Amino acid sequence: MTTQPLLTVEDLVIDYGHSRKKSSFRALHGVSVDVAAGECVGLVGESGSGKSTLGKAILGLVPVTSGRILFGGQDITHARGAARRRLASSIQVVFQDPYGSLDPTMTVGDILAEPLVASGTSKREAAKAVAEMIDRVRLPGNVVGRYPSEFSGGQRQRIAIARALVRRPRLIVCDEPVSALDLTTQSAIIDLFIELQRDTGVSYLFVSHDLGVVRRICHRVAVMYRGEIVEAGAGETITREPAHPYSRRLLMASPVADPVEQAARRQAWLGLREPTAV
Ligand SMILES: Nc1ncnc2c1ncn2[C@@H]1O[C@H](COP(=O)(O)OP(=O)(O)OP(=O)(O)O)[C@@H](O)[C@H]1O
Repeated sequence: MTTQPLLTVEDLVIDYGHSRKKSSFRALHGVSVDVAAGECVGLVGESGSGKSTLGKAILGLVPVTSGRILFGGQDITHARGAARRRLASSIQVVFQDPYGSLDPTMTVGDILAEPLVASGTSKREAAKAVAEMIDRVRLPGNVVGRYPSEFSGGQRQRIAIARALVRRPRLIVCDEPVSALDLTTQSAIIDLFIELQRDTGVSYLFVSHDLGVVRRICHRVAVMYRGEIVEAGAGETITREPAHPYSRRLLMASPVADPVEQAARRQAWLGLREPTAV
């Protein structure tokens, strides 16, 4: 891991609606966070805390009111048009909904090859890259000629991850990528994210409302509450011994498989004693 951040978000403010109108709503109140090359940084917080808004701002999907976003040292805060299209090979996204995020009219092979062919790769080279990527996300080779509707949620999320990775990005914004999946499938997809990061060195900004999920995958975690980062630090520390009262509430609300840990958390939640690291 290098010390130079790949992504730097500085004092970011996002208003929805026109800022001069009273009806505008401030979704982010000066958020700062960075992600190093090869690092996974988790963004956790309850619904409405601003996690997706931050992800969308990095992807150029919402206008920035003030603050800066730097990628590889370059200011991309207001990158639009051709400049934004060039960034698509470096910054990709995996969304929560594996059902809505894949074009149902295209075969899996075309879904994966399209961004490569559109950026000038020959069809032959694209087909080779697609086959390699399908193998990497552990799908059988015959998926190329089939349609998204023929696959389960977990398989579709593997296809979405392959589509994000096929252009060899340096950063993937993962917006609740396992929230729609059952626990076993969630676990398998998290394993896949970890393996892909180890093999390719890609960075993740990993949005989740679940501390248990980010504990498994994130090196560092930032906790968001009402449009602000209230606490940030090493994943292990934040997810086991959070300092901010809101982070503690989030930890108590996070389901755990181990009944002993669950009971310890419940006692701590009731104010009987401090949570113990299990
Ligand atoms: N297009 C929009 N116009 C106006 N307000 C919006 C818009 N998108 C989001 N918001 C508001 O901004 C706040 C932050 O929303 P955001 O989706 O970023 O939260 P989140 O933490 O990702 O929530 P969730 O986990 O439910 O996706 C919320 O109060 C939301 O209602």
